[in-house]
Amino acid sequence: MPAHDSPGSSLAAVRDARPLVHNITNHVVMNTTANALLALGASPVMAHAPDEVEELAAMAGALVINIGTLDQPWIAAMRLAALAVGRAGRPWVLDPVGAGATGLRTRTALGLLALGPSLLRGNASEILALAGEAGDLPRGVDSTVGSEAAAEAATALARRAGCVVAVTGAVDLVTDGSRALRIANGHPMMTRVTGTGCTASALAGAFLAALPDPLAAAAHALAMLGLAGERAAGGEVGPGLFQTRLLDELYRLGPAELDEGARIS
Ligand SMILES: Nc1ncnc2c1ncn2[C@@H]1O[C@H](COP(=O)(O)OP(=O)(O)O)[C@@H](O)[C@H]1O
Ligand SMILES: Cc1ncsc1CCOP(=O)(O)O
Ligand SMILES: [Mg+2]
Repeated sequence: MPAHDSPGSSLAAVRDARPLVHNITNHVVMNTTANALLALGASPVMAHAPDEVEELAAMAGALVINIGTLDQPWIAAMRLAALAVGRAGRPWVLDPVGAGATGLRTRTALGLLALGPSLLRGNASEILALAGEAGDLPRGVDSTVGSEAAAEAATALARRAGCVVAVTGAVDLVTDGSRALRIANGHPMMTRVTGTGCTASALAGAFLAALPDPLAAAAHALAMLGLAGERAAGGEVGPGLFQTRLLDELYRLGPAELDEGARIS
């Protein structure tokens, strides 16, 4: 795979590859996530039956595991899928929804993290909880602190887990433990509809499937979603319309506009 050093060229690579992205995700966002991947130009499949996840994980360009609505059969399926995608040498993303809020979520996320995802993407409270920091626990699935509060924890966790860690918020932070990128795209309206974090993780899966560098892939996916959010929130818009317009902007945004609008430092 060639290197893609601009977000626009990464977006073009994703659309060229139209990667199959296997999602084991939560009941709340399944439809939203599938539509976001389709709007971007990727091909989603949602599947969590333990009997089929290994087959799917082995054929997909990337796997996204999201622990938003957990129970024991799903946890078993998540572990099987993570191991299968690892054997196939493909990238996978872990979204630790609500880690820190309950013991089940924290234990499950830490167990999956030990299986070696390419990217861990969460909000600041989730990343702090997984790094073992006390305090600032999530309110359910929402962060109680800004992303900068988890910057040191993210770096330490990236080193310890050997993966890229992305902390989202008003400014997103992406680190592999030595390099760090900040993405200043986005809009507060993104916190007023459910599933934007889950969408961030799923889009990152599509970018990881098409690109060789997980740090750049994650940063470019987050710039894409953030810029789409800014454009979707333009004018008088409430959460209902925003959700629909976000899909339209993920579809409309082209490589040149992404290069122009991305604020990555
Ligand atoms: N206050 C904000 N201003 C602008 N963008 C935001 C803000 N909060 C979150 N975002 C964006 O919303 C998306 C989801 O992030 P976040 O809300 O942190 O995830 P989660 O839904 O998992 O808690 C990311 O693209 C992030 O950049
Ligand atoms: C509200 C909720 N409850 C369990 S999963 C979920 C969706 C969380 O989505 P996001 O992390 O993208 O806000
Ligand atoms: Mg989330």
